[in-house]
Amino acid sequence: MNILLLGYGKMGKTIEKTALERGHHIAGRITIDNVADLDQLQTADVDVVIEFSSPESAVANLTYCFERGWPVVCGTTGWLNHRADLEDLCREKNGAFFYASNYSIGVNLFFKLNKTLAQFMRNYPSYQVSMTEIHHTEKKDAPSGTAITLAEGVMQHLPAKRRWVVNEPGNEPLVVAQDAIEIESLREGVVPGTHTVRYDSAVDRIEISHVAHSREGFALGAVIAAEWIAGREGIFGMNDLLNFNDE
Ligand SMILES: NC(=O)c1ccc[n+]([C@@H]2O[C@H](COP(=O)([O-])OP(=O)(O)OC[C@H]3O[C@@H](n4cnc5c(N)ncnc54)[C@H](O)[C@@H]3O)[C@@H](O)[C@H]2O)c1
Ligand SMILES: O=C(O)C1=N[C@H](C(=O)O)CCC1
Repeated sequence: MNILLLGYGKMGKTIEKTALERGHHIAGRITIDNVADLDQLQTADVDVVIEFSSPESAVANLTYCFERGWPVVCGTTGWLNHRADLEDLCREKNGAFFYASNYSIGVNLFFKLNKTLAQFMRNYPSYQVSMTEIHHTEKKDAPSGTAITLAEGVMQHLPAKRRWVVNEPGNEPLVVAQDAIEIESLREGVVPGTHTVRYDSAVDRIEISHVAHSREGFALGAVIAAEWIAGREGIFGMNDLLNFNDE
């Protein structure tokens, strides 16, 4: 397949390596410095776009791709307040859009485990749920998209929790209301991504964690999603790719 890398930073470069290993061709590498090159590409030169850029640029990038009729696999986080409008545009253009806050297969298994644990904890209100996410110091958004997906998974199964609150790097501890899930965001060194969900009671703690050792798991999932979306029309996510139900 001819893959256009829209965003060619830490993730774009890791995705390129995985895509080449799997026999794909790179149709272009777009950074903030050569966005104008997009207009030079012929529509037919691109089979699928893999978009990992920045929270500020994702909406314009996705809009551009839908207008060009290019299927898009997007991993950029921190723009989801515009998600409904972009999905409407994709449908209007009969396009194809795949989004995941985290493309790692392991994290998607962890999402399932998180929901199962929340189902168990529903009858044990003496346990207070909270989360910590740790990422490298270059990360622009907090909390991570993955932590938001985890919080949504908890809220789906613990009706007492209706929202999440973020404690951003460097802040004092928060006083967290009973209906809220605290997400502590830490930024340290070059950490690719660590997520922990914990349930604390007065006497003990239950904790589950996912630790990414590198970006390769995210990249592999994104390339597999690009292979999967080819020839499809509609809005998709990892549950479709992995044949997971949404429970
Ligand atoms: N979903 C996942 O599995 C997953 C995994 C890792 C990272 N991410 C997300 O992917 C995004 C990128 O992460 P990264 O670590 O590669 O960041 P990075 O800062 O290393 O790279 C960002 C790239 O986007 C480019 N860019 C910025 N503005 C642009 C624009 N207007 N048009 C085109 N390109 C533009 C930059 O020039 C750079 O090449 C972040 O939002 C991050 O949270 C998602
Ligand atoms: O490095 C990042 O930035 C990551 N972003 C995603 C998120 O916000 O959840 C996935 C993990 C790595």
